[in-house]
Amino acid sequence: MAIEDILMHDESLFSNINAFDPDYVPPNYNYRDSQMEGMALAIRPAIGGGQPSNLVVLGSCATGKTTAVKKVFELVEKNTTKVVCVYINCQIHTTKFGIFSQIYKKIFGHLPPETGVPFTRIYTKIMQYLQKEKKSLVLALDDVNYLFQGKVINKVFYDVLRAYEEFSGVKTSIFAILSDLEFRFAFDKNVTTVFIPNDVIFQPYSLSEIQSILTDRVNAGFFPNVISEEIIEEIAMYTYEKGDLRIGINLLRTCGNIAESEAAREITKEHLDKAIGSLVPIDLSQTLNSLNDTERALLDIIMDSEEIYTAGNLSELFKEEKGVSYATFNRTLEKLEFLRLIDTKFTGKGVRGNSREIIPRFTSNDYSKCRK
Ligand SMILES: Nc1ncnc2c1ncn2[C@@H]1O[C@H](COP(=O)(O)OP(=O)(O)OP(=O)(O)O)[C@@H](O)[C@H]1O
Repeated sequence: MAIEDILMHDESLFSNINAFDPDYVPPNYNYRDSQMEGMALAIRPAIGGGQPSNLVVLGSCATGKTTAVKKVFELVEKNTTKVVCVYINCQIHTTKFGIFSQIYKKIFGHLPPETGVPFTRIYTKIMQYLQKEKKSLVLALDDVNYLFQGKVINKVFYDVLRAYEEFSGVKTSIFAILSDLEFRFAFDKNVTTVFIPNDVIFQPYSLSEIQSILTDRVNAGFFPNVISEEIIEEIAMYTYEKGDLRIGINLLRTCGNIAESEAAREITKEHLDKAIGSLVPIDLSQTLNSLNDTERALLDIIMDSEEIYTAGNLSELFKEEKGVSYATFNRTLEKLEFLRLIDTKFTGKGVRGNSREIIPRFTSNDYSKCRK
């Protein structure tokens, strides 16, 4: 097909390609009623001027935590003006200032100036507003483990949950969202005792739930008869095995794109096989995009080698190539480990037996796909 034909080809298989976007909010949102009820119960007291509860929202990736919180917040705001609900993605907003700036924006409609305004002024303005208007604050912190570094989490939790000490009558609560049980243990160690939560658990979806969610998505995104039930079933099986609903949604879109590029009217098994072959781990590509140049350079060295480095060897090599200090190397390595891109394993060898081996947590094949 000529390039122009590709660009202008308007016989699409998609009735709504946005139905496969990460931020698409499905109108049919099933299987999460009890979790959403749990959240509503935590917020309800605030509507009558009482104290909202704190929650830990726990469930593995793509179990619908973010969507559920956003849906509940939307419903709350539709029904009352007494509760200010703020959702924050802690992968993006990692500092106390950044987080309170987002709360400020939600209340006043614009961000505070980035420079020249001390934190306390922003904090005071927020809390005085809540006090004067007799409104409560419910703050959802998604992927809150990103605040473990530098103990940011403690400062934020303290400032939010102890606000009533300085601003009497102000009622606040936090929904802490976590996607890994491991983080839950770290969380308990990291967070001050001011936070006493109830738990809301998002269990993984069953195979039939996945199949029904994907079928809904097909109906929302494709024209009728573009994809057969058998292919949806196969995608559901694959998704279930991988344990990540996002993979299924992504596969649907990719299959559609491949079929369209071949001017097919229907998605076939061959299209699905191709789509599976082209999959890159979603989390991996997102994480890689967030790295700075130094972090990426270090990861390149680790991935480009057949051998497994020790931390000592790697630091020498990195110093030679990039001219960075040992402290920078160490910090960079720690960051890669924190992001779960690498594991470091003590070998029992070396000086005082504390030499470490650096082991990537994904294959070089996946890495090269994401690097493109
Ligand atoms: N019950 C459901 N019905 C329809 N779509 C769903 C459902 N649960 C999740 N999804 C879809 O799966 C994707 C992931 O959902 P969401 O972001 O809410 O999960 P999450 O648990 O917050 O994930 P993570 O922990 O990785 O941030 C979204 O595209 C969402 O629309």
